[in-house]
Formats: sequence, C-alpha cells, structure tokens
Amino acid sequence: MIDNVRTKHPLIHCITNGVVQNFTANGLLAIGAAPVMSANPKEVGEMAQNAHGLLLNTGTLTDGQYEAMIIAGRAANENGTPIVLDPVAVGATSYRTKVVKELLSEVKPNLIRGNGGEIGALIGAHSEMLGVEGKSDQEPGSLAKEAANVLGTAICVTGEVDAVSNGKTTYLIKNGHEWLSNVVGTGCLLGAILLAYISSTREGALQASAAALAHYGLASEKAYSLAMKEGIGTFQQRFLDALSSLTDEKVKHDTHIQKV
Ligand SMILES: Nc1ncnc2c1ncn2[C@@H]1O[C@H](COP(=O)(O)OP(=O)(O)OP(=O)(O)O)[C@@H](O)[C@H]1O
Ligand SMILES: Cc1ncsc1CCO
Repeated sequence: MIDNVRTKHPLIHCITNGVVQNFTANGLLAIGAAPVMSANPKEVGEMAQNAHGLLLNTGTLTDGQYEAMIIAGRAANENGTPIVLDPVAVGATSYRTKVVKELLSEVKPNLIRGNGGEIGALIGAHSEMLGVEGKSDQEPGSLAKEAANVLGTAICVTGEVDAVSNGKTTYLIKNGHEWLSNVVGTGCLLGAILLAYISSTREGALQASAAALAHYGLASEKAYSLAMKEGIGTFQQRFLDALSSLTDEKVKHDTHIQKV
C-alpha cells in the first residue's frame, strides 16, 4: 500500500490547525503525497473537488475555518472524495464539543482519528481532556469499535497501542515510540497520512488505515534507534526520513498487527 501512495501521489486538501501546517505538508511529501493547505470559504469547494482527499482538523478552529469545513466537506461528500476528521481537543471545551457534533451532522467522514480522550468525548464515554491531551480508561480496541458503531464510520484511536475499527473488525497496531508524544502534531500528521492511504487504495478505510498505522509506527521506531542519543529535534527529522524510506516489504515483515 505504500507503493500505491507513492504511485498515485494523491492531492490531500488540508483544513488544519496553525501549529502543524508545515509538519503536515512535509510529512505528506515524505510518504509521496501532495499537500495543499486552503481554508478560505471562497475557494475550498473548488479545491476539495480537485483533491483526492479532504482533511478536517479542528485544532485551532475559527468561525471562518468552520464555514470552510462545511463547504469543502459537502463538496467532497458529493464527489465521493474521502474525508478524515481529526476532532482535536473535542471535549476540552463545550464549544468544541458542540461544533464538532454540528459538523458531523453536515459532513460524513470516512474515518475519524483521535486520542482516547477525544474519541471518548465524542461518544459521551468517560474520558479526560486537558487542552489537546486526552486519555480514556477504555482499551483502545473496544473504544474504537464502540465509537464506530455509535457514529457509523471507521474510527482510529491512537496512543501507546493504536486501534482502528469499522464496528465489526478491529485491528490493533503495536508499533510506535513514546517520543512521538514529545513532538507536536504527530497525531495531526497521522490523520493526513491515514487519508493519503485511504485515497490511494481500493481496500477501504479499515485496511488502508491499518497499513498506514504500521508504516507510521515503524518509522518512529527506526527514527528513535537513530536519534536516541541526540534528542527529539533529531528524532523529528529522522522520523520524516524514515517515513519516506520505509518499504512495503519492511513494514510487512516488522509490523505487529493483530486482528480482533
Ligand atoms: N506511549 C506511546 N508509545 C508509542 N507510541 C505512542 C505513544 N503515545 C502516542 N504514540 C503515537 O503517537 C502518535 C500520535 O498519537 P497521539 O495519541 O499522541 O495523538 P494526539 O494526542 O492527537 O497528538 P497531537 O495532538 O500532538 O497531534 C501515534 O502514532 C501514536 O501511535
Ligand atoms: C498544541 C496545539 N494546540 C492547538 S492544535 C495543537 C497541535 C497539536 O494537536
């Protein structure tokens, strides 16, 4: 599936937060996708129509961005263009919770990605959110499965173990390194990379996401092995290098994916 992304070079239209724009664009380029950042309501409909995937990330949501998300989201849904929603910090304020629920009543995403706190907050399960950081006591596989059934779309829950579920089948991906938590926006970039995979394969959101999570987790393990003596600045650079250099064969051989 990595090869599909590199061959298709999908255009990923990102309406995302101001903190992670550069990292997201570079990470998409590293895996072979083409980023475009555009959040002006006057052009997003047209941009989304030309794109292979639309990312909606609520990290620093403004009223203008929200309007843009509705316009672009409707255009993408009409065209059958895949959408990933990253409801950053949903549950941290009542405004975010209200607005993300409203967004979900207007736009249908193919996948929602969040940490345990965010996905828990979306379905009203017990979870904790402090700013953009969140956690849930629920095991990620069961949370992803429950949320997929409640929300009627595939769900990816990230953390020490990542899970992706369509409500019936769930994959647990046990690759990754805790240093990812020390680099801002690794969850946000992951949302964009999940989308690049989904828009480059016919296998569907579940399989594509499992492959993307394996690629991402293994890239972080490789980066850590090369950067552990230096620190997280070097780790971030090695991570981008590893995203671009990993092969399908290496991912298939080294990944720890479990189907439950
Ligand atoms: N303790 C950990 N061990 C291994 N990998 C981790 C750990 N915590 C997070 N990750 C990985 O970090 C990446 C980002 O997931 P995380 O759940 O931290 O997202 P997030 O909280 O939404 O991040 P952000 O808001 O910074 O974008 C995922 O690839 C996840 O697997
Ligand atoms: C730190 C931060 N604040 C709003 S969005 C964002 C990026 C990581 O989620």
